[in-house]
Amino acid sequence: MSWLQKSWKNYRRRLLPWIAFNVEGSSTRHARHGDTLVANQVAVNFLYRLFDDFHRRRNVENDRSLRDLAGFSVARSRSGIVGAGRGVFVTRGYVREGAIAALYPGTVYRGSDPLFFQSLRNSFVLRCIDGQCIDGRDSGLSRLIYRSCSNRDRVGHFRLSDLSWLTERPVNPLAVGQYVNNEPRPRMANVAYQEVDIADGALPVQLMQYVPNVPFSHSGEWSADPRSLRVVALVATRDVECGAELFSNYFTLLH
Ligand SMILES: C[S@@+](CC[C@H](N)C(=O)[O-])C[C@H]1O[C@@H](n2cnc3c(N)ncnc32)[C@H](O)[C@@H]1O
Repeated sequence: MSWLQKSWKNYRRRLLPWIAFNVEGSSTRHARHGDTLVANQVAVNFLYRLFDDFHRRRNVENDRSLRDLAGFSVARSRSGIVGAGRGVFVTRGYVREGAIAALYPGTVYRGSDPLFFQSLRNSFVLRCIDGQCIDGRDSGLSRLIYRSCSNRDRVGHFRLSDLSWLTERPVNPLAVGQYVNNEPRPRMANVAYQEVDIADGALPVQLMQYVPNVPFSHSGEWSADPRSLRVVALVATRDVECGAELFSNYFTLLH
């Protein structure tokens, strides 16, 4: 019985049906228009500059690029929450309020794209308020699907998405946001999820290889510009010092 309770608690922490069925529940907070912590264009410009630096340095010192541009490093390590597995920590410098502290990698499902089987026992499915979902699990069926979609989308010899977040050493050091844990107590969250839409052509093709997201399909129901790609950033809601663990609130729906 206790394992059943434990699995339910784990399951409900993030999985799509919990959000879907409890959307009016008191523990779920809706973001509103104007809630964005950083303007879409500012976020895209930051990613552009960061990815351009990765590219110019030929991926030799991507962590250094992040430190030079944003003043911090982040990495996964055992969470401070007992029994919660791993979390994400600031390992150098500090994250300024309003900075993108991490990205939520994974396959982007829009509208009617099929997600049922991938979502079973999967606590890494993040649902945006417009119904798009990102599956950030780096194992099992989710992993196979991400790899296959990523291998599908290429322009010449350029990939249009990053595969390396599926490993322990992501080329893009920000691509660890799926490991951020839910705040253990109220008001402990120091990052919030924010949708960022990368319009078609906003990043040059040679920089798309650093984007840790790929659309599941190029057809189906679209909620926004059909050519833009949804990325979810974890934006610092206050300054986060070196050594601190990043915490979000899983029950806040994204806008
Ligand atoms: C998206 S994953 C986060 C990464 C996870 N810590 C790991 O190492 O795989 C969500 C899972 O992390 C755990 N978790 C997250 N926040 C938690 C919390 N505040 N207390 C206990 N477990 C938590 C739960 O097992 C949950 O299903």
